[in-house]
Amino acid sequence: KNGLTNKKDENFGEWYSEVVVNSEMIEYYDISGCYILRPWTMAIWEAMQEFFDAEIKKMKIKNCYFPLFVSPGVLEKEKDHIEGFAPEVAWVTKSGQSDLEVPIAIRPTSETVMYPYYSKWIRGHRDLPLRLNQWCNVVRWEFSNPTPFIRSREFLWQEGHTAFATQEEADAEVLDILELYRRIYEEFLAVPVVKGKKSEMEKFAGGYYTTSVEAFIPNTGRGVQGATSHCLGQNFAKMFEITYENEKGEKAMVWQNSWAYSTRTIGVMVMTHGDDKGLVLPPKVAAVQVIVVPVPFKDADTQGIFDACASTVKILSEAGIRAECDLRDNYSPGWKYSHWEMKGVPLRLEIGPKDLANSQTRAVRRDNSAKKDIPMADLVDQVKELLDTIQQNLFDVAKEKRDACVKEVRTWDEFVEALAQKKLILAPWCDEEEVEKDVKARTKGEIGAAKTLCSPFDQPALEEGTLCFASGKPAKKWSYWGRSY
Ligand SMILES: O=C(C[C@H]1NCCC[C@H]1O)Cn1cnc2c(c1=O)CCCC2
Ligand SMILES: [Mg+2]
Repeated sequence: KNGLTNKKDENFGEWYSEVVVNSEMIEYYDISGCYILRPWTMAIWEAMQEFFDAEIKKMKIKNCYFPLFVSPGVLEKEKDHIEGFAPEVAWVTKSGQSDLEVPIAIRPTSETVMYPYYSKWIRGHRDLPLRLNQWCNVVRWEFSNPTPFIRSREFLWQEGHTAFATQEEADAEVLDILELYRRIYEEFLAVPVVKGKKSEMEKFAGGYYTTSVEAFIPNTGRGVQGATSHCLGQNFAKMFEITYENEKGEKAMVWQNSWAYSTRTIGVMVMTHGDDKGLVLPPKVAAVQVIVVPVPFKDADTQGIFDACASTVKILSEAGIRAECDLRDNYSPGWKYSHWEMKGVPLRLEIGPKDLANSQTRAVRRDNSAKKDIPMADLVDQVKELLDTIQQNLFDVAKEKRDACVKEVRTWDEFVEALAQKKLILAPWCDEEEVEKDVKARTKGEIGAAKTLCSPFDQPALEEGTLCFASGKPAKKWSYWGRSY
């Protein structure tokens, strides 16, 4: 397997496509915008799912599964959220040779699938809170350039749909889930994100407010919405008549949330940590954390070396470390090094005659190529420590790179310059939608317009008299702006 033909800092798009294929995460499919998720990807998805599923179960949220198909009546029920998206909805119109009486939509999201049944199930206050989640796929027939993991016509996600008696409970859960999304990115994928609130224009139109974790890709200078946690208010309760009899015997509408993260998370991780040798996996989500490679030398005790590799894997596996050895005799050590580097395995252990004689192994880190001889006597502790160090270092390096892209601006000229420099722009804004639309119009172009990414919960000080960078009106809040995926 030769190296990549594209360099990350030269042609990022081609580099990314090569990495996801050469690392055996993705196989391209004969339908545009659809991708095969190979085991190397599914292991990452499952590692995140194991964490998130356990956390929502602690919150007494239950998993369910609703049908893939949506009858047209309900889909169109939610006017203002569907009209903008209608072109993205895929429809089943035939079975075999015959046309269906009524075409059936494939779920692009499940609010309209689930909420008629929420209305049926929620009668009295004892039925609340109702908190369900489903792990499933959704289909959105998007037309802008498809990108593995980041923008595909079918993707995997979890979608949580909860109903409460009070706004306070809903507000609290929105933030609880958002914190889980921050942990998914920062603790598992080692990707720094910003927590914030979406603008009125960028929020989910059917909702009340939207919070999100926002990532940023320095190479392209684009923000990417990492995951979203919406408060839907009582909008859907009104539409779907999701009411209950409260303690005073009155009919009251429920307060709802919906929240999701998807396989897009994986694409963000690849873009953040990958390098010119290929994928770089954070140990927490790596299918294989340690690869042990034998380095036989002529006929010097080859069997002993192979046995040492196998026993090293056994010892590490018994300690809960995901270790494999590559004993294939038809590939050279050098070939194996670049193969497993391409696949992003965080740590390699080499065992040659000298290592065998000194009962040690040569450890090589994937993140910074640092080498270190580890005595076999201390194998498990030192490998665990190395994996933790790699996990932390990947996050620290990514955070430093992201922070270096942040540019605080106060005037339009500074904004335009920062945008051209692919910065993540932090600017004081009057919070008026017309101004947001105007910024989009004034920055429209081949590579897309600038938009608000989020207004960070962690607001810098807004000195008295600070003016909006775009309108000159009194600024109300700081917001992150930039181009996005
Ligand atoms: O899906 C959501 C809101 C919400 N859905 C459930 C999980 C959380 C959150 O994503 C917004 N949305 C995005 N995209 C589309 C739709 C849509 O409602 C509906 C039609 C097709 C495309
Ligand atoms: Mg969309």
